[in-house]
Amino acid sequence: MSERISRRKLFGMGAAGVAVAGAGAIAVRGAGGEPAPARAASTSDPVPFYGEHQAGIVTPAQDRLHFVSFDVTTDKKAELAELLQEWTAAAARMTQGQEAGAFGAVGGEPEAPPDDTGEALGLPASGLTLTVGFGGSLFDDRFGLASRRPAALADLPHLPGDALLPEISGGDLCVQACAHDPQVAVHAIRNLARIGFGRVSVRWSQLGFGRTSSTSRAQATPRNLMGFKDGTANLKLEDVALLREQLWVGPDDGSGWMTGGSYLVTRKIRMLVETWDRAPLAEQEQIFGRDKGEGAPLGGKAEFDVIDFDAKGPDGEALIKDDAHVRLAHPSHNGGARLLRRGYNYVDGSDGLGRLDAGLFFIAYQRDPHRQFVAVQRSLAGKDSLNEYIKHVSSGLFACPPGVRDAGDYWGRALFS
Ligand SMILES: C=CC1=C(C)c2cc3[nH]c(cc4nc(cc5[nH]c(cc1n2)c(C)c5CCC(=O)O)C(CCC(=O)O)=C4C)c(C)c3C=C
Ligand SMILES: [Fe+2]
Repeated sequence: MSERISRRKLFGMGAAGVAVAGAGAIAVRGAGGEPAPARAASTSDPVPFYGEHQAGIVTPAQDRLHFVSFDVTTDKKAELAELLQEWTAAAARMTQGQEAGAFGAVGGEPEAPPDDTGEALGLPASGLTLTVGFGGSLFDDRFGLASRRPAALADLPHLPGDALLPEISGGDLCVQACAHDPQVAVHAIRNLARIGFGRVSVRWSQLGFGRTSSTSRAQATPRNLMGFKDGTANLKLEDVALLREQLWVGPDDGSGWMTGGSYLVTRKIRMLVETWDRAPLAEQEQIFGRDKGEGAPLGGKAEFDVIDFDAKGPDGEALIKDDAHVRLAHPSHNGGARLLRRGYNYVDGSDGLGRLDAGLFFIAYQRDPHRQFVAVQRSLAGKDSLNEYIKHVSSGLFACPPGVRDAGDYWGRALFS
């Protein structure tokens, strides 16, 4: 075989195996001596792939998303487990800025299809994370997994206002690809789909630009397409004790194979942006209960001021109304439930009626979606004044297993072995 250039060689990393923590990646320690998730040092650096938890959950939210849901088309459990092993190996490489396979886009036999599609040649790792989840439908009778379905993965109930489209909801498996470069995220998903040919087929996918949450205090809070800062009161990677309580599945939670994992809820929420853009500023601020400039709670001054739900205006009326989004979504209203949100803005063109097909691809991780997401969404669904301007069109619930420990491990090993 002739000597060809590979993405790995372009980066001068040599022919040795996958670099676990790429050059420039830093690992930080959290409070209480517990190792906190490692972070990429810059937007082009790699995020470590191996660890106790999957990367892409508390990892500081990258700017771009390609999310995909797959249906499994094989009915052989061994083939499914094999696919997860192949995906893990490819993910370990791609997240470190390497090509999906050892030969790469141009280093293999001319007669064979390349084991990398090539569009990321010359691009750095760009903070790529790949996070895998298993949908409830994977636990039907095809693979003998029914008895291993966690109670927390019970289907989400129908909620008032849902206008869900089945063809862009659910799925057996999902992969969330986040990166600072959209081409790197798309390349990763495309290669996983290519590797899965004959065993999985894409059910639906979603591109996102512009994160709508911060998952670290080191990040500035971004804005959603309604123009408001979004992610201020999010769970953050520095909240180590809260993460243990609210995010990570514990050993006593009922499904041992999920220990160290987390449950992912996705909702594609269309915004009626043309209607929103005609709403007065004061009304927009009342809807969220925060001001549009600073993101401060109404009655406060700065973004991170504690919300005072009793604050009154000069007329003696509550500044944060009973139907304000932050009042209804607040943990004090929902039995203490919190979420780690890491959603993205999306625009899927326009809808043929001159309206933007735009909104929020909401992503939230949690320890128990029924106690957390469902509780919050039930509060919002009936009363939130934001509902006049949004429509939930797609929904997904996935069990994201713990992290891959080392090169001998793979996504979901504890479930399949
Ligand atoms: C079921 C969970 C939630 C859905 C669905 C949801 C939709 C949604 N949210 C915004 C914009 C904002 N949300 C904000 C705060 C906030 N939202 C949720 C949950 C859901 N939001 C929570 C738990 C919180 C935090 C509440 C708190 O503890 O104070 C904010 C304020 C800034 C912030 O804290 O992030 C904004 C803005 C949109 C546009 C939307 C659907 C399209
Ligand atoms: Fe919200």
